[in-house]
Amino acid sequence: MTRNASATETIGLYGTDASPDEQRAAFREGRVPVAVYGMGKIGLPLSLVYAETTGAVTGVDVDPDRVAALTDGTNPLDHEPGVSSLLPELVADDRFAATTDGEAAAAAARVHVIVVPTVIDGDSDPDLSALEAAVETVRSGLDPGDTVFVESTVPPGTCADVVEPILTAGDREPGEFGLAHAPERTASGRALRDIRGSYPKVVGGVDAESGRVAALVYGELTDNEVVRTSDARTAECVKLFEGVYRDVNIALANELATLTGAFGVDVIETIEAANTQPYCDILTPGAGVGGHCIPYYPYFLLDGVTDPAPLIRTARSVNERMPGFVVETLVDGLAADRPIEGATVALFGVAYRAGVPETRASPAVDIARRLDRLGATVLAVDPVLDELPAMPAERVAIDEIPDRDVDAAVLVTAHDEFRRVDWSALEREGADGSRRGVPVVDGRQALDLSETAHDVYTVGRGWD
Ligand SMILES: NC(=O)C1=CN([C@@H]2O[C@H](COP(=O)(O)OP(=O)(O)OC[C@H]3O[C@@H](n4cnc5c(N)ncnc54)[C@H](O)[C@@H]3O)[C@@H](O)[C@H]2O)C=CC1
Ligand SMILES: CC(=O)N[C@@H]1[C@@H](OP(=O)(O)OP(=O)(O)OC[C@H]2O[C@@H](n3ccc(=O)[nH]c3=O)[C@H](O)[C@@H]2O)O[C@H](C(=O)O)[C@@H](O)[C@@H]1O
Repeated sequence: MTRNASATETIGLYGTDASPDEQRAAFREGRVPVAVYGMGKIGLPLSLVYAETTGAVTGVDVDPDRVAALTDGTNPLDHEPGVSSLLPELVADDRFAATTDGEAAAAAARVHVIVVPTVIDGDSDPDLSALEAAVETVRSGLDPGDTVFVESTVPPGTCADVVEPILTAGDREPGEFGLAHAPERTASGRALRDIRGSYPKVVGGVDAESGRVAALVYGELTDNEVVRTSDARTAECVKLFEGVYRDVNIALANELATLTGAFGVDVIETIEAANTQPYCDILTPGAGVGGHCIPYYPYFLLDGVTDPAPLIRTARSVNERMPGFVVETLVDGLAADRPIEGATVALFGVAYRAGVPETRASPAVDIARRLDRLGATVLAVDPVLDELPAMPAERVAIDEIPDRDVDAAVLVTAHDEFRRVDWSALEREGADGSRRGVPVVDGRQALDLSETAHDVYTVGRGWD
């Protein structure tokens, strides 16, 4: 138990007689110990912000290696700014501790925050098994007056219809404890800054008292305002609307990009100019929409919805088609020279987003599989990943690429490290001694190969 939590008697905030000021003081003084379940890309930074505020946080994870690193004060999230310096300070000050013993942490905590992965299965149905497991752990130590915050993104109705029934399957009754959705709106790479208050925090309780406690607690954590929705279901939909807005908007950009030739314009230049009108905000086309957030949320939102919802479903299929579009473009670019079968293709970037070591739903994996099915050999380069996910590709370091005989290349993720790729080394010598390039598809408008002999197709710009 952290120093603040063990110092004094603890109090629960749900249904308390204490005044709001007394509750805030108790929270800040560590008399409302907090357990955060899930020490991942979002749970760890969130727990550190809780620990800065309360000094009484236990981080729970099922991964013993992760917990050992955290106990040591070592940041397992290399790419999250600020965590490497804040974590050891908070561990040394005994304001934050990590454990695999979720039941002990649940027994000691009065506020329980769940930030475990919520994904989709092979049929695109929500898979809430990690959430359900974490809720069972919370149930083992849930006392009257405790409050549970679900920060994981979830389908509408999850707090009331999935989480509450698990929490009340033991000794507790509804109304004895608080339960609210507090969706996490930050993203990897700017988590600490965003959690401390880049934009308002949305909270919604399964009952009015839960919403009140959520607003009070998050009011202490954020420098920004707290938007309290009328119930948990609304807060669940807020987060999903944000994600679906992004998916639909990117789908529009992607569709416009695939029509570059038909329009006869540079679609990127056109979008940038269109966006100078304040009511136009078209996002950026690319090789695909990855990660375990945006591609999953349309399926969460439409889970159980029998209405057609054609826009949301079409947007998803437009975005899911982009890896196929990239591969077809590459095959066309190669056609004058050689067939794709037997060709060697360098694939730059496997992570779904620059600088983030996450590969779930990454378009790079789909692109590699399509190339493999066409008989190509794929050389995958990704400096931010410790290992490749399951995909038909040979892993190659950036500096090894010039030594490989590459017939074509595709950039899926614009990692900063790719600035040091020596593209001229991928040129070949023609029969007449001239330098000849290879086709390169730039899926992120990140390359300037104008000084090389390569033929470059930029998504949204076409062949150059
Ligand atoms: N990564 C992002 O940019 C954002 C993620 N979210 C949401 O936050 C949630 C978590 O996402 P990430 O932090 O990215 O996931 P992550 O995959 O980085 O980390 C999840 C952690 O939870 C642990 N875990 C799994 N089951 C557990 C259990 N039963 N008890 C305790 N720990 C357990 C895992 O070992 C892992 O360390 C998801 O619902 C996601 O949709 C929301 C906003 C942004
Ligand atoms: C506006 C914003 O930055 N949204 C965040 C988003 O985080 P995420 O890490 O998924 O990043 P993202 O920028 O939406 O990118 C998702 C995918 O979409 C692609 N992408 C993104 C923007 C764009 O204009 N075009 C595009 O093709 C990216 O390359 C990536 O493959 O999703 C998170 C989530 O909803 O969980 C959310 O909390 C974050 O705020």
